[in-house]
Amino acid sequence: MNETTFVPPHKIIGVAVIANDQGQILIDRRRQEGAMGGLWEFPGGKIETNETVEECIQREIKEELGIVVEVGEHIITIDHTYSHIRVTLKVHHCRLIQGVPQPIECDEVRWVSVDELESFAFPEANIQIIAALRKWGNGGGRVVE
Ligand SMILES: Nc1nc2c([nH]c(=O)n2[C@H]2C[C@H](O)[C@@H](COP(=O)(O)OP(=O)(O)OP(=O)(O)O)O2)c(=O)[nH]1
Ligand SMILES: [Mg+2]
Repeated sequence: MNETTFVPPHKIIGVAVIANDQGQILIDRRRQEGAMGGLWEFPGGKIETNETVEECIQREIKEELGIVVEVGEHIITIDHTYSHIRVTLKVHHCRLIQGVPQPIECDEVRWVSVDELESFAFPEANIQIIAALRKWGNGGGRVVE
């Protein structure tokens, strides 16, 4: 019998950690249908051809939530292989510039503190993002160690 090895497609994802003036972070719940349905995530999506990560994040955030953000400092890049897809998550700190987040392409949006993140179900790759955020403090900036 012929066995074939499945190599999952590799996608680069722009991911936004959007903070508000209270130091809370915006998370959204992925639609029930589709990959990783019902899990919470930081908003973002796949980088298109000839797009910078900053452009990708701004576009995705406008499409998914209807808000304008300023893309700031790079927080962390995570490489993770799921059964169906390999992702490189390029995570940036962002600031809300304009608008109120709407669940346009997701089921729900919420502002939460960094401490509250642990009570939500995220995809596996997010464990490392959340650990990095704890070092940053509650969205307010880098903690001096
Ligand atoms: N946006 C986002 N994606 C994440 C996170 N953690 C994580 O493993 N992922 C994975 C899930 C998906 O496989 C991939 C993001 O792709 P996506 O399906 O949301 O892409 P997209 O917004 O461009 O949506 P689509 O047009 O392809 O439907 O990255 C996260 O915190 N935020
Ligand atoms: Mg998305």
